[in-house]
Amino acid sequence: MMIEYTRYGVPADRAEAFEAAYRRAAAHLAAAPECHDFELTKGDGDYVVRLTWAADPDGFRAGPHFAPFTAELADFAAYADEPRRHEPVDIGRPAPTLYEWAGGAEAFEKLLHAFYLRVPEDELLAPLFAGMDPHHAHHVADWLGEVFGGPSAYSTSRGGHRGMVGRHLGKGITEQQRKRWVSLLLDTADDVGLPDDPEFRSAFVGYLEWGTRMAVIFSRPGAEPNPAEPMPTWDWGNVRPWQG
Ligand code: HEM
Repeated sequence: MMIEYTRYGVPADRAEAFEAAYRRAAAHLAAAPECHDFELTKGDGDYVVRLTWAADPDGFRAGPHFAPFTAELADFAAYADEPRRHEPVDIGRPAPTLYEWAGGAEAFEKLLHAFYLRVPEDELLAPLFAGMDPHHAHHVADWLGEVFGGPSAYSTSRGGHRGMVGRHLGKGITEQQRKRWVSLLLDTADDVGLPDDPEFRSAFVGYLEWGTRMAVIFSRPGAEPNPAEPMPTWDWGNVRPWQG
C-alpha cells in the first residue's frame, strides 16, 4: 500500500472553487481500481490531499481516469507542490486484527476443515465441490486468514486474488448455493467455537456477504474479472469489542 500526499497552497478567494473542483475530480478517483481511498484536509492557508493506492499509482496515470481527473484540477495545478510518496510504517496496532481475534491460523484451519467435511453431505453444495482439490480447506483457510489481517499465505502460495478468482470461473454458482454456503459456514463457526461476540461476527458476516456475492459474479458464464484487482482486506466496522 502506498500513500501520496499533495499540498495545495490555494488563495482564500479560490478555496471554494478548489473544493468544488476536487469534489468533481474525486469521482474519477473513486472509479479507478488502483485508488483505495482518498481524503482532502484543510489547514490554515493550504489543503493536503491524501491518496492511498491499492496498486501502483503509475497504473492510474496510464489509465482512462487520469485525464479527466487532471482536467478538473487544471486551474489549480500551479498551487500544487510535488506529490510526496509514503509507505506505512509498522509501529504496532492499538487493536487486534480480526485474524488475531478469531484465534489465528489454527482457528481458520479448524473452521474450514469442519466446513468442508460437511459440504459433501449437503445436496445443494456437493455437486459443485465433487472434484475439490484435497487441500481446498487449507487454501481457503489461508485466504480468509490473509483477508482478516493474517500473513500473506494465500498470496504467496496460490496467486492471491487472481488465483482465487480463477478457481471460481465457470462454476455457475446459484444464489441458493451461495446462501447455503454462508449459512453452513456460520453454523460450522458456532460448532467449532469461533468467537461469537456481536462485533466480530458482524465483521465476519459482512465479509462473507461481500465475498460470496463476488464469487457468484466471478462464476457466471463469460465473467471477465479485473486481474489487477488487489487482495481484499477486512477490518472491524464501527464497533470494537476491546473498547468495552
Ligand atoms: C467469501 C466467500 C468465498 C471465499 C473466500 C472463497 C474462497 C475460495 C478459494 C480461496 C478458492 C481456491 C482455493 C485454492 O486455491 O485451491 C475457492 C475455490 C472454489 N470455491 Fe470458493 N470462496 C467463496 C465462496 C464460494 C461459494 C459461495 C461457492 C459455492 C457455493 C464457492 C465454490 C468454490 C468452488 C467450487 C471452488 C473450486 C474448488 C476446487 O475444485 O478445488 N466458493 N474458493
